[in-house]
Amino acid sequence: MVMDVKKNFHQTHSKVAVITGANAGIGFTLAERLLKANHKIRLCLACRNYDKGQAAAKALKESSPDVDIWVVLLDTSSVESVYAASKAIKERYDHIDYLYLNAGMMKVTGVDWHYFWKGLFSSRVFFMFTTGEGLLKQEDNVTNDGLQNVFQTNVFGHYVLIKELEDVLGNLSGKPDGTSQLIWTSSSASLEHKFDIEDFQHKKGNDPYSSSKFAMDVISVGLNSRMNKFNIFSHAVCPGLVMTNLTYGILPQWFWTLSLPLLWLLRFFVPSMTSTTDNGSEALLWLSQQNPSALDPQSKFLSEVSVLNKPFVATKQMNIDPDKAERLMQELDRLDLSLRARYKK
Ligand SMILES: NC(=O)C1=CN([C@@H]2O[C@H](COP(=O)(O)OP(=O)(O)OC[C@H]3O[C@@H](n4cnc5c(N)ncnc54)[C@H](OP(=O)(O)O)[C@@H]3O)[C@@H](O)[C@H]2O)C=CC1
Ligand SMILES: CC(C)=CCC[C@@H](C)[C@H]1CC[C@H]2C3=C(CC[C@]12C)[C@@]1(C)CCC(=O)C[C@@H]1CC3
Repeated sequence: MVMDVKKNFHQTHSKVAVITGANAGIGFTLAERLLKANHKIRLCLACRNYDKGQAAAKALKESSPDVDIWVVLLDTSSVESVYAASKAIKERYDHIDYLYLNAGMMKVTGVDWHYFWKGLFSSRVFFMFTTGEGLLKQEDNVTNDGLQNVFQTNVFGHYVLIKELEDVLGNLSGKPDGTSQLIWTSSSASLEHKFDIEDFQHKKGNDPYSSSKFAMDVISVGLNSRMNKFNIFSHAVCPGLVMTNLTYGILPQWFWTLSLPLLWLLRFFVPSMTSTTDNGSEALLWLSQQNPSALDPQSKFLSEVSVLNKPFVATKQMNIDPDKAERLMQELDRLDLSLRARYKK
C-alpha cells in the first residue's frame, strides 16, 4: 500500500514553488528561471501588492502561456497577512517542494562617503565591497504588530510562514517520500557581530539589515536540526551585489549604471559583484536542482561571477552553534505564540 502511494506521488506530482517577493528583482528572475528549467513547475508568487503580482504573472505567462502561476497576497510585515496567505496556499497545494523566503527590505538614508574613500585605500577594501559594512546609514520603524520592520519583514514573517505551512512540507504533508526545501535569500551583509540574541529584533543597533540576515542564517541552521527528520531542509543563499529596486533605494539607478565598469573590474578580486538578477539568482536555482539531504546544513551557497560574466555557485561554512540557533528559535516561538494569542483568539 505504501509503495502504491509513493509511486502515485512520483507519477502525478508537478513540483510546486512558492516565492515571496516574486514580483521584482531576484525573486522575479528566479521565477523565470525555474519555469525555463521545468515548464511543468507550479508557481506561487507571494507578493504584498496584488497588482504588481498579477503584472509579474502576466509577464511570466508571455513566454510560457500554459504554465500554472498563481498570485497570493502576502505582506511579511504583518502576521495576519501571513496567516491569510498560508491558509490560501494550503487550500491550493497539498505539498510544497520549494519555499523561497526571498522578500526583503532595507531603508537606507545615506552612504558614508568619508568611510568609503578611507576604506578604498585600506586593507578592508574587499571586505567593504563584499559586505557594505559601515557604509550605509539605515533607519527602521515599528510595524502595526509592534515589531521592528526590518526584522519582521526579512525574518519573522518568513518564520511564521514556515510554521503555518508545516503540514504541506516534507513528509508532514502526508506524502511518505515528500521532500521540501526552504531557501532563504540571505546576504554577504550577514554579520555575526551585528546580531545580539538579547536584542534579536535589533531595536538598539544601527544595522538592522545585517542583523536580520545573520538571524536568517542562524534560523536556517536551527530549522535543519529540528526538521531534517521530516525531510524538510533549509539553506541560505547570498546573491552578491545585484542591481534591483533594493540597490536603487540606496543610490540612484544612473549611479549604478555609471559604476558598472568598476563593478566588472572588481570581479577580478570580488566575485560577489554579480550585478544582474540572472547572475544573482544562480545559487537559488542551483539549490532547487540538488538533493538537499546531501548538502551540509551549515553551508551557505553564494552566487558568484567570473570576470567573463559566467555565474557559478560557491560555498561558505557558517559554523553556527546549533544551541544558539535553538535558543533564537525558542524566542521566535514565544513571540509567535503571543501574536497568535492576540490575533487568533
Ligand atoms: N540586491 C542585492 O544586492 C541583494 C539582495 N539581497 C536580498 O535579496 C532579496 C530580494 O531583493 P531584491 O530582489 O534585491 O530587491 P527588490 O526590491 O527588487 O525585491 C524585493 C522584493 O521583496 C518584496 N517585499 C519587500 N517587503 C515586503 C513585505 N513586507 N512583504 C512581502 N514582500 C515584500 C518587494 O515587493 P515590492 O515590489 O512590493 O516592494 C519585492 O518583490 C531580499 O531579501 C534582499 O535582502 C541579498 C543580497 C544582495
Ligand atoms: C563606486 C561604488 C560602486 C560605490 C558604492 C558603494 C556602496 C554604496 C556599495 C559598496 C558595497 C555595496 C553592498 C551593498 C549596498 C551598496 C554597497 C554598500 C549591499 C549591502 C546591498 C544589500 C546586500 O544584501 C549586500 C550588499 C553588499 C555590498
